[in-house]
Amino acid sequence: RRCNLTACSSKYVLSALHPMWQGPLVAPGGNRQSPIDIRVRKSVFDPHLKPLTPDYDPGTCSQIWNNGYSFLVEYDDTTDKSILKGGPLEDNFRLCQFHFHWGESNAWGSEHTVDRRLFPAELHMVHWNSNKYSRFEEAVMEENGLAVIGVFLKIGKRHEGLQKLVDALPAVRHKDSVVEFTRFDPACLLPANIDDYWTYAGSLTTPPLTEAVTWIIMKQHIEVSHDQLAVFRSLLFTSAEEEVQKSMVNNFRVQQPLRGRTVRSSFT
Ligand SMILES: CCCCCOc1ccc(S(N)(=O)=O)cc1
Ligand SMILES: [Zn+2]
Repeated sequence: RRCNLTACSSKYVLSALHPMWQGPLVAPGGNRQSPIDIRVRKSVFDPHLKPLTPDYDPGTCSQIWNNGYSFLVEYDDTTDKSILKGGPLEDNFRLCQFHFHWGESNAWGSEHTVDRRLFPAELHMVHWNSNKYSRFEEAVMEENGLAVIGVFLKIGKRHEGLQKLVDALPAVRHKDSVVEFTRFDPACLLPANIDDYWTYAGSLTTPPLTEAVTWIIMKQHIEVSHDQLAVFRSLLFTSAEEEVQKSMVNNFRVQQPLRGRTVRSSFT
């Protein structure tokens, strides 16, 4: 899959393999890439980590967009109406979008793993530092620019809150399609317990792969039904014009070296 030039700056040498670019990657420094395998027994309990305090306003939800990589539920981030504070974060971070990564089968699909355990999918809630920067595009290039909450998905009972999103997906089947999507509370996708998490310094898992992310990975997963996840797989990487349609599956990056980083835990 050719990545478009805007996303793949020359700094990052990518070997583009269909459908997901994998392979060797040369990133300047490149010593804090994501995702990683979280070795539970190697994580270090940090008693100074505060509880996470997300405060989201469903009224800031605006649209769903198929960007040819995942589907993004986008939020109006022109004010501090939907924010994330606390946890490992010193500043105020604004929610700008959430998206998922998933596999073609329920056996794999997540980007992070826990002691090598794969999950069928992973939710990423993307926030940018509104104390230090004025826009997401600026924060994406800065060391302390982004905070992403990761939540693992398991196959089980139907997730009632997710269904509104699942019902909207056929409208964004093709790459570059957008549909209005309002009044969705992203907090409904968080697990019951958000006090137990791992946190580490990492990067975006897709181009531009910038090392700007404070990752906050929830210990507790959420459950979605087999049928709900199957609708994710009905999406396409390809636009309506392309002759050959490719199912949007396996849109995850392979794990990256830890390079001596410490993963902290908020729990013992
Ligand atoms: C300047 C435009 C940058 C667009 C890319 O934004 C991203 C890319 C990856 C992630 S992820 N999978 O690491 O959460 C979050 C946001
Ligand atoms: Zn992601």
